[in-house]
Amino acid sequence: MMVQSRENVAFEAPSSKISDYFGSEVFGLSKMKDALAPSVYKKVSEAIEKGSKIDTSSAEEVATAAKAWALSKEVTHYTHWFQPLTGSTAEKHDTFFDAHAKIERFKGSALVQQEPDASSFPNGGIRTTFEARGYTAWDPSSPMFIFENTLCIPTIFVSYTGEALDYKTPLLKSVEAISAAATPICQLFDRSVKKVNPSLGVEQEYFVIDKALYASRPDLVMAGRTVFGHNPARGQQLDDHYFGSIPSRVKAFMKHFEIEALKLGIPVSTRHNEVAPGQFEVAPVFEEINKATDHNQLLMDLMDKVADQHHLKVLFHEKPFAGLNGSGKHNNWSLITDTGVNLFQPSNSARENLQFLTFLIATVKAVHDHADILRASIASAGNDFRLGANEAPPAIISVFLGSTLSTVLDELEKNGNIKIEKGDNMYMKLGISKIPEIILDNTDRNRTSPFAFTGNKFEFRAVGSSSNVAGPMTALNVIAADTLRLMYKDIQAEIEAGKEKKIAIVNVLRKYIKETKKIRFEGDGYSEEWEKEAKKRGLSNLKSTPFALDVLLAKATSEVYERHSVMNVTELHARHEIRLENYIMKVQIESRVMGDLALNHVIPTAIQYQTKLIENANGLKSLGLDSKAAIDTINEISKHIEAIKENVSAMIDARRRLNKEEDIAKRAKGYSTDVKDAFFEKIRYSVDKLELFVDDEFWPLVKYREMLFLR
Ligand SMILES: NC(=O)CC[C@H](N)C(=O)O
Repeated sequence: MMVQSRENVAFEAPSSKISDYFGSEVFGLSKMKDALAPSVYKKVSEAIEKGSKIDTSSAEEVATAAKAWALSKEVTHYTHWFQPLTGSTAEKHDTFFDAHAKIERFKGSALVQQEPDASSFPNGGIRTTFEARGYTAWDPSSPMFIFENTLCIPTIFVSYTGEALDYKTPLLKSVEAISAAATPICQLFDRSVKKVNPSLGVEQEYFVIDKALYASRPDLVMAGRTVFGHNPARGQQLDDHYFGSIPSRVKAFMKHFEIEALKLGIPVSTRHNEVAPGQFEVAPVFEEINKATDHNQLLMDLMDKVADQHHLKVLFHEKPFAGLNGSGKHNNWSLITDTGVNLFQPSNSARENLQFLTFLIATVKAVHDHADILRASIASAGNDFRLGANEAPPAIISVFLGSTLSTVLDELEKNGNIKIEKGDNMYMKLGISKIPEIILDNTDRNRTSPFAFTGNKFEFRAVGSSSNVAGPMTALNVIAADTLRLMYKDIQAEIEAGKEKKIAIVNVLRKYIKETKKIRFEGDGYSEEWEKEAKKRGLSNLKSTPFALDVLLAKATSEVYERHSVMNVTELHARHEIRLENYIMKVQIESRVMGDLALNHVIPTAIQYQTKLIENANGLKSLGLDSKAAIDTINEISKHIEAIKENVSAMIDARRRLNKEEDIAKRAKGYSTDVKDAFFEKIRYSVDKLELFVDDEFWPLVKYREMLFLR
């Protein structure tokens, strides 16, 4: 086959040493330092660090310097680069060239603010037609970069009345919120802490298939996943792909996009095969959460473009192939003080370990108290297919701590009553001094958990591979902030009641450990027993997006977001609506693709083949031979054709009925239960059966085995 004989595409690294070109396409602090007057640089770098505003004249200087740098690299255009609620990034390019003055220009005002014609971005009813303007505003905390010959300026995107229309605005606010809530607690241990920054490293999973094969599957093109396709004889049963040797075309592609990523300052560091054939992973080292988020969005875009040069297509969908492992984005999240302490890093100092436990237990409590907010943050039509299927975390939110830490928590709970006398070593008595210094090696990994402690950070594994991580990370930051604030109050109350500080902290930790037990789970998250057990514990198991999103409308939810000025009710409701709309659209598209493929491709092919069989049966009969086998197959085929016709027609009726439903939440739920649940599996079952009956030469769709095994 032509596809199998494709040559690797040649490309060259700028140097064999990454340090020679890392960040070469980024206008970061070091380039600013070279280009700006020292006084201006000082102002700008301070503003970046503090997240404060940059004054007009400094912005002017930065714009001039950025322009000079960009022109020196043969760049002609600039764009505000932002993350609207479509899920991808948006840009509108303007030239530096001023046709009247006949010179290249870049004003500070153009750097700082723009008004893209925003009326076609999703806004969930926030922007009415008479006030359809939105504007983008420079976010200096994420550096400018050159991508495809354009100077890209990371910005936020807000409505004229100030509501967020993007992913970044709430994320930045949540970063402020968690710092504000975590700092006072840090100060109980170390007065010099002034700020706490969340950090993030995103492991990105994806599939790669040949571009031509991709183009031949209308379902992949339209819906991002295959709606039909029988499992290949060899799937992932052999476990031979995971960490195996990377197919050479894919390796060439990986090396290529990694070079481009490194030039953009994206610190990619790991590549390997994933569980399913055709599935892979790329992971960078951690960065500040804001940068890591931008970098992940940029990386996806970049991968898509580089893949094209290699005649490949990257699939970021959470479940492109039924019956095989899905793809996630594992979000490694941590909190780091401005004094350089990772708050999730156990140490050999007992005092620091108390601080470590304080933040660890606060996170457990945050997940316990707000599991539904976290669940909602990862809900999408694509992720619904992945969660709980073929080695992906279930839709039930729980926390995995590992046996070492579980024992520590159990002991702390148990020993808490021990009387601590003056002169006692409290840490010893409570068993805290025993936390092994390097817990990293002691933490058993649990791939089945949606939210796992992994030695010095938490890994939020339930996030879907195509999602913008800003959504889940905002949710995580805000629920953690809320719990930390509550925790500080609880500790203060103990102190006011006369308890010594350390004892006050321990008392609160013990209370939280007791309260949050049901969210902790160390077992197999894939198992049926866990579903049953979770139900007994009263944990939610929301399998479908429109149901999982209900919590965004709850008063308790908006109170959390408002308490920390991350989003107001209007913004939350808008997001609820946008995500429901998106869900409906996705299921509708899939349902249509399914109907079209089944009626226009599959059934005609099946009939064509069946006609051959009929000829064959007649031939056999005329020779006086046994035609039973042929007739049986003819009957089987008829049965499946009938079933497909019936189900497709009933599915179309269900869509028609639901499209009249005015209440968007009801419509979305209907699409989930009455369209997706009611028909997708049934139709697929018959089509996949037909795939087995019909002569391979006739079958209209490229098969799984042809797509998944690249050389
Ligand atoms: N090896 C793994 O970690 C598999 C994870 C799985 N791909 C997921 O969906 O999250």
